[in-house]
Order: sequence, then C-alpha cells, then structure tokens
Amino acid sequence: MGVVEFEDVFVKYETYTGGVLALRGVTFSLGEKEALVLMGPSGSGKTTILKAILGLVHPLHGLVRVFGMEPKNEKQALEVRRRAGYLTQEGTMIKELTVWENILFYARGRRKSLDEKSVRELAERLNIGRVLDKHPDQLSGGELKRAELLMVLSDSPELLLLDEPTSMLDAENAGTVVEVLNEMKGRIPMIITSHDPRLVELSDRILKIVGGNLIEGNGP
Ligand SMILES: Nc1ncnc2c1ncn2[C@@H]1O[C@H](COP(=O)(O)OP(=O)(O)OP(=O)(O)O)[C@@H](O)[C@H]1O
Repeated sequence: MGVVEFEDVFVKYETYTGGVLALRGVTFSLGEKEALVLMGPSGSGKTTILKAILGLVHPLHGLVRVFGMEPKNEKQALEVRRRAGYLTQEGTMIKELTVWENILFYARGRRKSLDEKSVRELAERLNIGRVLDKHPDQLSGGELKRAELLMVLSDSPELLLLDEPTSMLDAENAGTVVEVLNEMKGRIPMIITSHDPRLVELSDRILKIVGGNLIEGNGP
C-alpha cells in the first residue's frame, strides 16, 4: 500500500459559470520512500492534487487514501494535515509573528515537538539564520520561501508536499534547497511540483498532468 493512493479521482471547483473539472480520473500511488515530481502546464491540476491529499478539496468521484486514511472525512483530514508538511506557493506565515515565532506556533498547533538546535542549523544552511527574528513581510520573496520551507521541515513531517520549492530562488539558494531535499529523499516520501531540472533529477519518478489528466508514469 502506498503512502498516498489516488484511484480514478475527479475534482471539480464550483464557479459562477458552472464549474471547472480540475482532475479527470487521476490514478497514482506514492511509495513509502519515493520522491515524485509532478509536472504540467499552469492550471493543469498540480496544486489540486496536493490539496486533495490534504482534504482541502474533496473528490467528486474516486478515492484518495493517505497513510491509510480518507481525507474526505474531516477528522482524518486533520490528522493527515498534522502528519504532512505542505509548502504552499503563497505562504502561510502569520505576519504579526516573527519567523521563529511562526515556526514554534506551527509545531505547537500540530502537537509536534521540534529540536531547536537542528532547526537553527538548518536555517543557517538555508542562509536565513539572520532573518529568524524578522516578520514575514520584512523578508525578500526568496528569503520568505526558504523560511516557509524551514517551517514545513522543522517538525519531522512524515510526508512532504512541496509546491514549487525553488521558485523565487537564485541559483545558489535553489541549489541548497535541492541538496537538503536530496538528503531527506529515501527517508520521507515527497511530492514536489516543479519544472526545475535539478529537482527532476533528484526524483525517482515524474508524473505529468495536462488538463487534469495524468498522461505518463501513473502506477507504482
Ligand atoms: N478555488 C478555485 N475555484 C475555481 N477554480 C479553481 C480553483 N482553484 C483552482 N482552480 C482551477 O482548477 C484548475 C487547476 O488548478 P491548479 O491550481 O491545480 O493548477 P496548477 O497546475 O497547480 O497551476 P500552477 O502551475 O499555475 O500553480 C485551473 O483551471 C484553475 O483555474
């Protein structure tokens, strides 16, 4: 059984003009130690797959299973969200708190503990040690991206869902992010949406999605 399993999943967003079918029969599974890169044009359904894993959107048809649970059940979705780390494109930090306070708040809210020393070491490695006491809106786009990633990695997630982890980053900082993820590969299953060739190279498998259809590489 995979950590994540999709069976013939359809997801529809309701809109004033009738709705958008964002996933059209998506089937795949993610193995326990697997790193998967999800590629596809803008609007093809990549983020929707991550949201369906977390129970933030629910299938119109088909089955999503994560850690053996079904995120269409709200209680199970909360447990999936607690155990998975999700890096969003837009960021989730609270602007009234510093980056460090956000990291503590995030772990506490998820009833997780964190090893302060190793989080600070990872911050240095990601080249954001000096911004931990700043507020998120005082950071550059690239610093904020790395701070969000640090937060997501800080409380030992059992599954990583990373939406464009190297976008907004210069080559050097993107290189460090790839290095850090490469070290986690094989220990934490991960799904990364990206077209970054270095992340593609890191991955065990690539899934391509076009217009809500997986067109290559489905199945374990
Ligand atoms: N909340 C929403 N309401 C209505 N339509 C939505 C909503 N969220 C996404 N969509 C539509 O669903 C489709 C899939 O969107 P999704 O965000 O999954 O694409 P994506 O592949 O992640 O795109 P990008 O690479 O630009 O982030 C798109 O047509 C998008 O416009």
